[in-house]
Amino acid sequence: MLSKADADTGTPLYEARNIVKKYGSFLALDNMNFHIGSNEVVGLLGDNGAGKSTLVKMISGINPPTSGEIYVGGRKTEIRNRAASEAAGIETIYQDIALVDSMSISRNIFMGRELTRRFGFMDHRAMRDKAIDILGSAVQISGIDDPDKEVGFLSGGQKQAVAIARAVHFKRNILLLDEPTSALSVRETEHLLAYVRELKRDGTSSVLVTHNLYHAYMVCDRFVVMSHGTKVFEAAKKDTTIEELTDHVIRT
Ligand SMILES: Nc1ncnc2c1ncn2[C@@H]1O[C@H](COP(=O)(O)OP(=O)(O)OP(=O)(O)O)[C@@H](O)[C@H]1O
Repeated sequence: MLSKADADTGTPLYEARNIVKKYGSFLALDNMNFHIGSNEVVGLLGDNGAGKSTLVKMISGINPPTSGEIYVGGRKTEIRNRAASEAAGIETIYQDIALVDSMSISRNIFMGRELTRRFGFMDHRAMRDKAIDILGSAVQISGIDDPDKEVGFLSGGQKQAVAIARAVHFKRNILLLDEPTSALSVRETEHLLAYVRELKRDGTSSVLVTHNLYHAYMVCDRFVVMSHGTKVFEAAKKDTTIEELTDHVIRT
């Protein structure tokens, strides 16, 4: 995990160099370069099939690159599974959320990282109390205030909120959000985007993958536009406009 000192040197928190990802003979990432600085929200944009999710899955370790180099805090690192990415301080919210319908909200939040008492027994009360805390502070979404409710009874947006609450609670240096607002209402979306800014103030950088350029423009400090598996445009918010970004996304 990175220390504060790493964040202060100007070294990117994360850097991927010359990344190639092949699915069989199909080139999904073609010499892609991408970095995440400290204290920034990066908007990862591009049309359908541009390679955004492939890049996010590569960063989060579930889809390692065919070739290329990864640096975390300036140190060359191998990230070839989810555990390695979490150890490197990276947390991911996926497009297809992996929740267990038959389990309660609180069990889902702590899945794989259950709170335990002495002798390793699960501490259900601690998880329940903590879940109430997380749901109240992170993503205030109606209908998910009872941590004992089974996830199977929730709407798509509410399920997404549980996944977001889980990621936010175990927050790391870097949060990857792949289309996190696709099933959220307008109010929920605004709350989540505000939360991403708040996380930044607390020192967590984020990568936001979205087709909604207005959301991206509202919340991101820098934009990377991808097409055909590679970067075709990059600019800080102060150096570009939403019109220019739209142009790059639809032109490529
Ligand atoms: N497991 C896979 N096997 C083969 N090809 C794949 C696989 N996953 C993705 N692809 C292909 O790689 C390309 C990039 O897909 P990816 O999902 O990364 O794009 P994207 O930019 O996230 O698109 P969208 O915005 O539609 O989600 C697409 O042409 C897709 O068909």
